[in-house]
Amino acid sequence: MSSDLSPIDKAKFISAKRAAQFVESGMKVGLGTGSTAAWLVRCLGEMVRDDGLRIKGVPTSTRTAELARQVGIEVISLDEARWLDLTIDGADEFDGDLNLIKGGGGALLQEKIVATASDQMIVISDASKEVETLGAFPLPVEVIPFGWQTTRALIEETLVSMDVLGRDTALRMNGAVPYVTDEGNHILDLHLRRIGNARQLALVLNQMPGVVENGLFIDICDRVIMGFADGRVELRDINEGTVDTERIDLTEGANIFADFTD
Ligand SMILES: O=C(CO)[C@H](O)[C@H](O)COP(=O)(O)O
Repeated sequence: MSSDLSPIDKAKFISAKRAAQFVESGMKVGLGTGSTAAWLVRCLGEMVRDDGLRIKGVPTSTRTAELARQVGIEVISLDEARWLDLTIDGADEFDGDLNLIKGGGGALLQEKIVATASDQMIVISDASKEVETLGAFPLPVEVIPFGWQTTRALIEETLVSMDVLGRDTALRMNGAVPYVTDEGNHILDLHLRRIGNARQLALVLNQMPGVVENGLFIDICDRVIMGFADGRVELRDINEGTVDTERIDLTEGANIFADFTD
């Protein structure tokens, strides 16, 4: 069954499967958004159904909430949870310090709020997300619809004095209309190519009145679990300074693959 999956989906599944082993009964778990996080939700759903895992999940988007309910995970709001044991989410890029670009799926605001409210954040990914310097992936910035063009002009002006290579910005579209986030905002994608000082850029962007949040996750991620299509998985822990390699049996996903229609 697993041979029907693309190598990239296998790699995503492997990382999600290994990350799910960090989840224990009684935990409140932040559930990320995107195709890799969806594998995690399916893996956790299977553990709830087959192994008696008892968790409360806080989803980071309406999409994830829907999937979590579908697979049998109890869903609660962040306000009900207040504080989480662990958040597991995907990323668009991560660097050697485990700083991230997130928001390719448009859920960066809830993702950052949930990850920040967690004892630990684990990022799950395939190898394509690893970079030396952040910025090849366009940086998503969530902005208030009111005056978004003015906010965009302000951002473009500010980028001139920042340590970045590119300066193009684009309003994210959903067909012919601007993309609207779960919080009713728009997203500007900043094509920066190389972000020299991600920490400073994150602070500067968030000082602008029309900016709600940016997709730079600095010092938030504790561990990256990177999957490979052949079953290898690499675990990097920034606090311990360790890198471990393991192997996951792909046949363990047979039930999940059978249900996979995405
Ligand atoms: O930040 C995100 C959503 O806002 C996603 O985690 C990110 O875009 C990665 O997605 P995928 O796992 O589909 O590659």
